[in-house]
Amino acid sequence: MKFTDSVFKRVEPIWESYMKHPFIQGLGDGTLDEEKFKHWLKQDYVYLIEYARLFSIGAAKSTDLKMMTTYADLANGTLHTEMDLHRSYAKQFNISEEELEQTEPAQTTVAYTSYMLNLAQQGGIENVIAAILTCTWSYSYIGLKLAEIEGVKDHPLYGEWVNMYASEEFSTFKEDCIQLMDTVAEGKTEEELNRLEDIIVKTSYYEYMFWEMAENLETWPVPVK
Ligand SMILES: Cc1ncc(C[n+]2csc(CCO)c2C)c(N)n1
Repeated sequence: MKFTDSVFKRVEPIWESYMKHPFIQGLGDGTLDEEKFKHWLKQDYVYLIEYARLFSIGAAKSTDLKMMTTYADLANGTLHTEMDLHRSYAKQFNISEEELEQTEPAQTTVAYTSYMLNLAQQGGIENVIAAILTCTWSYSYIGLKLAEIEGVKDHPLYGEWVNMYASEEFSTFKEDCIQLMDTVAEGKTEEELNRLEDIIVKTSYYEYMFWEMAENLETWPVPVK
């Protein structure tokens, strides 16, 4: 069995819980509060900046040219395709690009990105791909499941979101990441594979917490000037 197949079995209950989460349910039935969506949008924008950095670390730590090209393409895809979606939504909400970029990261955003960046900086390429995998794969999982709901893609606000994450382009990103993971998992000891699996479980929990952060409009506990 491929490493990612056995990992999927382990994280599936966490990923199923995303589909029951009020934020995702709201995206699916079109009732999601716009303020919650805007909060996700701004937090996700700053999250994606760090994410592009992760792909770039992946490119720097790559062990062959093909691998380096894939990471560089994924960094490019994040900075353009995915962040363009965010910039286009921001425009609809009259949020400027500067405001988007200057978003103060909430505690969950800081915790999640710091966790991934710390792992990526510490180890070899296997740490980088293990940290990245859940994000790309779980959004594709959510997008494809939401796309099964009739009429979802026609929603005036959230249709574009579903279209993007259910698109072929994003399925290709996901497949590339799964392949990168399985390639580096080959020949690793069981202990090492358990350690990598734990990273994928933890990032799956962080993804849940990110939806919670958006749903609850989370910021830091005591406001200061
Ligand atoms: C919290 C959070 N997790 C995952 C993604 C999705 N995502 C991040 S990078 C990438 C691949 C190429 O851009 C994808 C699909 C997101 N936007 N926000």
